[in-house]
Amino acid sequence: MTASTDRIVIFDTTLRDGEQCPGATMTFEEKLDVAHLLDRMGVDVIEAGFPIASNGDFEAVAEIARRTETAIVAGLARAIPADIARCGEAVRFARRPRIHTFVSTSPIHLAHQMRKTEEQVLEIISGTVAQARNLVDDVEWSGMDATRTPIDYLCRAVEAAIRAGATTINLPDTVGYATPDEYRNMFVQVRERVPGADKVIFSTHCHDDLGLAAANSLAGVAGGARQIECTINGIGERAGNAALEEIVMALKVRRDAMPYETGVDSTLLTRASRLVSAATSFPVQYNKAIVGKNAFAHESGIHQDGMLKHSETYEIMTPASVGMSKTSLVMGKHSGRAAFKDKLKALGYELGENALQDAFARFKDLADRKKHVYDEDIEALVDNQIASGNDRIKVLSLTVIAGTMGPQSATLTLDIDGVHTTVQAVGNGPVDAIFNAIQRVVPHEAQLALYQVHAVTEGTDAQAEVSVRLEEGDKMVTGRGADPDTLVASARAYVAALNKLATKRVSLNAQAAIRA
Ligand SMILES: CC(=O)SCCNC(=O)CCNC(=O)[C@H](O)C(C)(C)COP(=O)(O)OP(=O)(O)OC[C@H]1O[C@@H](n2cnc3c(N)ncnc32)[C@H](O)[C@@H]1OP(=O)(O)O
Ligand SMILES: CC(C)C(=O)C(=O)O
Repeated sequence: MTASTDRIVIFDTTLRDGEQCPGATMTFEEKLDVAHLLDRMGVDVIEAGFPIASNGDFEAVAEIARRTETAIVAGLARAIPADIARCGEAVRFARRPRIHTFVSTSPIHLAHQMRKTEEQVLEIISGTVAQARNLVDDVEWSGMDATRTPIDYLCRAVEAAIRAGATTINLPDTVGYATPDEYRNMFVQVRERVPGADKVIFSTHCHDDLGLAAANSLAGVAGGARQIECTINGIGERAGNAALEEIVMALKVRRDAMPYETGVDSTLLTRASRLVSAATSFPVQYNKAIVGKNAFAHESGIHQDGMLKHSETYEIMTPASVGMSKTSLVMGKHSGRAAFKDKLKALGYELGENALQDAFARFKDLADRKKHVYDEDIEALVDNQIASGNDRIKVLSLTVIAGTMGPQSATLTLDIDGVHTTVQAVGNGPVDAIFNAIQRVVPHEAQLALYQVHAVTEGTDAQAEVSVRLEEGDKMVTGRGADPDTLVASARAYVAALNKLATKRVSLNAQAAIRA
């Protein structure tokens, strides 16, 4: 494969390095689904697995090789003849097969992992790369732990691989140790010093142990690499690999600073992220760049206000460009009036200025007490306010003592036509105590016909919506109250029913007076 100077080859290793992280194992079918989407997305190389690892891995690589239409299908192999032969057997079904063989180059790996001398490893490189080249035309060689390898030896190893026929040279930051400057320099030096370096494509493969995987990959490109190895959602060994979605979008959004392009259709990134998350059962962190739930969500008032005025104030790319449905303005304690007004409009409410201020104050109060304020919470809050606009009786405060040591008692202050009255009452349970307190301040004959509680939304901090039905003679009314505190919602619902009853009584008396 050749690459033009501004085209970056995207090599996806979700199915190989991605699957290596504990717990990320995917089934045969899941691997086929992921590979299919990667191919559709325009990923250039799919590393489908490590065929010698197991029969399952071999079958998956072989089947992906058979089915993939456009991408190159690669399999991984150690620098061992049996590995390379098995890998060749699996990828031979591909339209465009690649064998990716690797061996350690750093002193610590040579001494402890391989237990071989530098010279022995050079010989192994020559032999195994040549073996792979006899099986396929496209051979990638990786120097495992390249970033902890002295540059002179690394150059000798790369030279041996190129001489033996490698077409892509990958210099991995296997343990996520390099800094961007070091990583870029390594590519510059190897490309300058190794004969034949201009005939091959250099590749990055970065791990995220220090959170530098994406930055290092792009630094590698600045040093002359034209292939980036990465995974969907950044999954991979230990802290993971460079995330494909971050690389693709960094190159797309900052083309002005990095004049390179990829062939990936970025509108499929969110879909790929969700597919891999479902297949591996690894949730995507909320604040994950590009594909996280919060990547296009704004809660703070200043940002929401800016977003409503012009989306580029706080977003450097559109949600559509990564396949997300839309920006979300999340209502919470940091939201301001602009977003609240916009939300009310979206929910179909048009409030006057005073009612709006009132609703906003109640919303802030609710948001202070509740972690997530959902649309349903806002609807309940505004409906409550509209319903209680002309109420004669209002709940001002409520304190309840409840628990195993009865009797439960309620101290309640009501505002009745502007007069504040406080009473205390006990009851058989906190709700009974509240209703008794209301009965003492507002004596009435109405009977409680229904008391019902349901949660407006999910979670232990959900708003409770309470319905209270009162019957007085042939009159029947239902009052509703909503609050994260079920007892406050109960008091509000009872008082709302009394207000409705009072309104009914007045209108019935008026009708009777008219008839008389
Ligand atoms: C940085 C990376 O991501 S490398 C890829 C890592 N991925 C995996 O290891 C996943 C798949 N691995 C496996 O299924 C198994 O480890 C296998 C099938 C590859 C090997 O299994 P085993 O033969 O039981 O060996 P084991 O895993 O215990 O040890 C690894 C052996 O490979 C050798 N080895 C490691 N890397 C290489 C290499 N690139 N080339 C040659 N030999 C290597 C080790 O030195 C060790 O050899 P030793 O047993 O002679 O000391
Ligand atoms: C096999 C190589 C490319 C690897 O995964 C690494 O060095 O991290």
